[in-house]
Amino acid sequence: MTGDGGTPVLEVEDVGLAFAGVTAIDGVSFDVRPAELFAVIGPNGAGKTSVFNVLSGVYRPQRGRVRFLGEDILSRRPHEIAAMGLARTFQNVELFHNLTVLDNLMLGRHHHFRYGALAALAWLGRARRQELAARAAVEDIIDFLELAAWRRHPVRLLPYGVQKRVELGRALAMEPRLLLLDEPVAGMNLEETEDTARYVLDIRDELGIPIVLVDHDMGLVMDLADRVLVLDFGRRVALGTPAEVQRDPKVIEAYLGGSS
Ligand SMILES: Nc1ncnc2c1ncn2[C@@H]1O[C@H](COP(=O)(O)OP(=O)(O)OP(=O)(O)O)[C@@H](O)[C@H]1O
Repeated sequence: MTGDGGTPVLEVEDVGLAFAGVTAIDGVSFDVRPAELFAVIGPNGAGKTSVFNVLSGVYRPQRGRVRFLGEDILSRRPHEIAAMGLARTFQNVELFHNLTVLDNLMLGRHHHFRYGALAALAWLGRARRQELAARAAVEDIIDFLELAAWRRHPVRLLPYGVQKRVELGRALAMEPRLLLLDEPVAGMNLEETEDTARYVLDIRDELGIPIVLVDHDMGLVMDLADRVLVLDFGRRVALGTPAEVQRDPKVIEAYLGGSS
């Protein structure tokens, strides 16, 4: 069991977010501990993506506080939060599809995505000359995620499951202090799902990186997570170990009565 003690990496306190009268998050609190695999689940529209967008600085909530490594991040822009060590993957693959696996991971070491593809490519030219150390770190990630066979291949030619793994690698290349995974197995077949689950556990256990994973699939989350936050209609329905959450009548009600 990991994530038992220590100062929380992430502290979320009474966060509230609404869009033109629609409540997306309604007074949600939780924390994430060192080397913990923390899952956020809930039926469709429960507020999971909104929580992610608050954590990564895309949405600014009207109420509450979020601290990452002890620092308030609510007033920070997304790229500043990323630079502090909070890396995320997306529900859809977001990579430079014409670049190789290696180049996508090299780009992950820097936070130039906000400038667009041209600036990123210019940076890549400089990186080739200047950053041999970056290259060594990226090669380690390629080994860790078993991507060696594809390292020189353009991402667009890779199977979907491998593309998702490259995206994971790009997030790791940022040397994150916390990793946010948005539906990491969405659209995957069984084999790809099992592979991904194994890599996610390895990231926690071997690299010691805490993870917040969002998904609506109870099965996967219950197998992987140390603790689970269940949301419904933007509210916290339950928070606890998978076993605690699974037998909570409020959770069963949210799933059976929900739209999922
Ligand atoms: N940008 C937005 N503008 C308006 N309403 C939004 C916006 N983002 C989310 N919402 C609303 O907030 C609520 C929570 O949505 P959110 O996408 O966070 O849920 P979710 O749990 O991620 O759902 P899903 O599993 O379907 O992705 C919903 O009612 C949604 O319509």
